[in-house]
Amino acid sequence: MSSTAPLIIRLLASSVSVAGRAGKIVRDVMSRGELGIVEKGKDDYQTEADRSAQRCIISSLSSLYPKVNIIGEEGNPDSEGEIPSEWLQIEADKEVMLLECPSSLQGVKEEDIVVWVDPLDGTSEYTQGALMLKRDPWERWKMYLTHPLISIKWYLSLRHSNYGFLEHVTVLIGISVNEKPVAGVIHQPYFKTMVGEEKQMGRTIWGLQGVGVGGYIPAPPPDSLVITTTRSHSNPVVEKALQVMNAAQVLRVGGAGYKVLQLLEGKASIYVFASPGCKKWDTCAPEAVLSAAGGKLTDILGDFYKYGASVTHPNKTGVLAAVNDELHNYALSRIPQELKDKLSGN
Ligand SMILES: Nc1ncnc2c1ncn2[C@@H]1O[C@H](COP(=O)(O)O)[C@@H](OP(=O)(O)O)[C@H]1O
Ligand SMILES: [Mg+2]
Ligand SMILES: [Mg+2]
Ligand SMILES: [Mg+2]
Repeated sequence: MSSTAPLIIRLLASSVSVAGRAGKIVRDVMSRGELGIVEKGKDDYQTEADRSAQRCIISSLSSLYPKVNIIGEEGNPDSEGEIPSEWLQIEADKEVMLLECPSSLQGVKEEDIVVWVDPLDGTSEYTQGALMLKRDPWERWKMYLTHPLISIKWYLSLRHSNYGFLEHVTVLIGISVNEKPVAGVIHQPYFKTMVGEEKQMGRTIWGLQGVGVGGYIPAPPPDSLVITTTRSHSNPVVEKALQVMNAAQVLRVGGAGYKVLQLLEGKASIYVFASPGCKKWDTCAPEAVLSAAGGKLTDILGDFYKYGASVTHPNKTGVLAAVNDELHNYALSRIPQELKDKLSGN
């Protein structure tokens, strides 16, 4: 790796590369079929893929950037000993290494940076996708019996040929400097592309403040108002905030990363989630990528979150994101004061 490139460029290039490696771990755990689901709290689960992908990301980045503060969703993996050597990713992405660093980020030091890692965003969709991949009905039933996330009603309506939910899964690495997300990576391990005759799995989207975005084809927002929101963490307040938007369509999908991808690719124009459920690792990378593409991500009061090392993890006042300022202003103006007061605890 060229040591002459500015730190932010090197760190983003390493993050692009390690996110791809983590995505392979996510697919490998799924292929082995032993998800090792652990319940962390209500509607809050962790699998072997979340744990292993986080260890890969944090060990790799901290070996290269020892003074950068790295905070991951799944706690501190150092306590779990050495990682397999093939998980250590020290190569940086060659194309990102060629980017020109904006002057405002040239002097950034390791001590100024906090990296927020969500090793697997959309864990609900990942585990439900696992069930769909089981083609043998007896195997599927056995997995269902040990599966804490799925109701019998949902199970009976299952179309096991549907691969869909796995596309919602992303690996998120957000880079913040002086509390602000300035660069981010959204890797999608189950995105399929054909390279000639060959199927290729996974793609990596990146964004850098003052430079732009890469890894996907940007598209303008849909003509009518399409909102994207949670499919697995709704409640009456979340629904109220959707009703007031007067949308032509509401898409219910998993993961903060995937919802922001829908904004970037012109499938939706606003992301609304009036709930304290998302955490800093869910929004740091998506906010960085979206803002580098000209969009905006705030809480439902219209205030930006801060991403310094000492902030509390929950995004208590929800998420409101849009492809541009105009749509963000529109969404903000529709949220009733009563709902804003409810989330901010007034
Ligand atoms: N009520 C809640 N409890 C726990 N986590 C929640 C939550 N609401 C949202 N989240 C987290 O926010 C992310 C996006 O949620 P959603 O898919 O519902 O939009 C998910 O990240 P993870 O899958 O990384 O845990 C999810 O766990
Ligand atoms: Mg989680
Ligand atoms: Mg998440
Ligand atoms: Mg996660």
